Amino acid sequence: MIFISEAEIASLLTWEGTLKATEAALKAASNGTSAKTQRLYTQILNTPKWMITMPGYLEDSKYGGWACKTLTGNPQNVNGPTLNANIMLFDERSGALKTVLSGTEITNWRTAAASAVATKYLHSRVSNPEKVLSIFGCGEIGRAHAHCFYNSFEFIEIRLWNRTLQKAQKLASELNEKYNTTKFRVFENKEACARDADVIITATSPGKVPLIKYEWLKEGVHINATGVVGSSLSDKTFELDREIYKHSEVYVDNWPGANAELGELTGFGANMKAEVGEVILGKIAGPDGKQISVFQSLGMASEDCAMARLIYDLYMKKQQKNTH
Ligand SMILES: NC(=O)C1=CN([C@@H]2O[C@H](COP(=O)(O)OP(=O)(O)OC[C@H]3O[C@@H](n4cnc5c(N)ncnc54)[C@H](O)[C@@H]3O)[C@@H](O)[C@H]2O)C=CC1
Ligand SMILES: O=C([O-])C1=[NH+]CCC1
Repeated sequence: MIFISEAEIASLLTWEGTLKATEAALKAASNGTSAKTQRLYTQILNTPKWMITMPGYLEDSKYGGWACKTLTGNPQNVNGPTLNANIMLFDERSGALKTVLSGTEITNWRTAAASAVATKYLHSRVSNPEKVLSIFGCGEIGRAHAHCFYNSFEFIEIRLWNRTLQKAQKLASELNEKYNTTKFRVFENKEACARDADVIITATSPGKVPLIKYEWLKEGVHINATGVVGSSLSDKTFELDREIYKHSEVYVDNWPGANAELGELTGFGANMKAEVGEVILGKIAGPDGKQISVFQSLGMASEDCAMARLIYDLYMKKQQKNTH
């Protein structure tokens, strides 16, 4: 049995590969070539700590795989990441465990890639270079989005907001330095950060008070809302206020997951429009550019299957090269 560590994975991950694998998983959710599994939440009693078990199967010659991810979350973890993930990849013929992959960076990258794919298909005018991107939440998922969107689109400005200002400042310096740019700008005020933005990403642990208000938003804005687990699983909260859901088209990554985990949104009067894959496949027309669109990202096991297969193949290729 092989173990592929975070360090090894970091050397194999590319945005191009991640975007292709994630798009394949989003498409598969809507054309019947991935298993319609539901994930299981387990909470450590009387704490905000939880574990999610995500079994999945994806049929695809390049990105197909049979895998199960476990992901533990501890919003109070001060000495390490909030999320810790591991992915078990199984042999499709025998059912034997083939590989265990560290899954934290894979989760960060594929979550950002899912938002980028959704943005590409739901916000068609994003190729116009005069666009502003605003990212709320500068933790691991926010950071991955900043890298992914910088490398995938041409924004004139990328705004960063975080509850603790210093974290946003640190990330902005890191990104401006890495890419030798001044595009990354820190905003202290949420409203100023959201106003006039063409694309918004929210990547926080949703609190009791929604982060973003409807009246701050520009016509036709596209929002990728990724923070899905509330402070308590029985008391789910969202990053966007109810008025946003009432006045937008909401897209999801998969209906079985949305039906199980996003029932509250229907209660808010949300127009739950389609899976992103249905738009990719041309089954459903995307937003008309005037409506607000929200990609309410849950994350899918099939995305992890696609990523596990991608990384496993790259790892094996590298090993073979090293032994010759
Ligand atoms: N949709 C998906 O596929 C996935 C979603 N997630 C979700 O993404 C979110 C972010 O995860 P990470 O970046 O790993 O966490 P993190 O702990 O590294 O970062 C979260 C950031 O949000 C800020 N924050 C936390 N609570 C807040 C609140 N109530 N209001 C405003 N800001 C707040 C913190 O200052 C922190 O910088 C979580 O909700 C997580 O469950 C994670 C993985 C996949
Ligand atoms: O898909 C995923 O890995 C997650 N979704 C919410 C927390 C983690």
